[in-house]
Amino acid sequence: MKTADERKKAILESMKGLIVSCQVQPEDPIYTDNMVVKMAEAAQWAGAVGIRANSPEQIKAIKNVVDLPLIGLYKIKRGDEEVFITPTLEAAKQVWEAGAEIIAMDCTDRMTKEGRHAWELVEDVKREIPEAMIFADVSTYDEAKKAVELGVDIVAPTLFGYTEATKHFESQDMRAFAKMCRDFKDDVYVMMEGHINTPEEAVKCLYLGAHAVVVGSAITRPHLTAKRFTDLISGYQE
Ligand SMILES: CC(=O)N[C@H](C=O)[C@@H](O)[C@H](O)[C@H](O)COP(=O)(O)O
Repeated sequence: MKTADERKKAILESMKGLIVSCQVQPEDPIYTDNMVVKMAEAAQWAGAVGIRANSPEQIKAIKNVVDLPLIGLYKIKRGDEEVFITPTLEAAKQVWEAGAEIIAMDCTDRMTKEGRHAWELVEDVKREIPEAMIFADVSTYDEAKKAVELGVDIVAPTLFGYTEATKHFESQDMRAFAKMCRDFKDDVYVMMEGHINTPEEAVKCLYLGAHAVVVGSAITRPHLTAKRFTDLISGYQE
């Protein structure tokens, strides 16, 4: 019989390679009921080692069909609050109950509606759902360091480019990422997530020390891929 820690380690070790983020919102032009399930099936067909998915409903739908470790999150927009990736303990519980092995949450330094730093939720989740693994979505090296100190299982610069301090960037800071890999890889699984658009960029992240690379838009948001083409082509025509 494996201990809980051995079970966690076995799952994390199996997640070496490509993880596909399969998310769709009602306002997306590709939205249909089972779209995320098809995306996840396609990812599994292609050899992905894990899935990242949003909302209890979509997590359950994918888990019924695809047998891969799942990083779950619950995007909840609360007024003008900046923190929206699994912002509360209740949201984390729902992600866990839906079947995700790993709970992704905002681990930035930003303040939540409750007047706490986003990363303060980590301790609550570890205490209330000790069987779950935690995927810390951060935006800077310092936030990654904090997440490691809090004892998360995975850290990734998912929110680089999405916070006030980093909103001017449209691509990852590979130098900061290399430093994260170097300094934290003995204590945590460092993954890359956000703005990875090509297989070559993904391989570069692995070369720098990433355990896995999570890719979303480039694979599962064809409307955004089409837009990258039309933006550039219309710019050229003008
Ligand atoms: C900032 C935010 O809300 N990120 C979300 C997190 O789950 C997703 O919308 C992204 O698609 C995911 O992080 C993968 O990134 P990219 O789509 O760039 O490959």
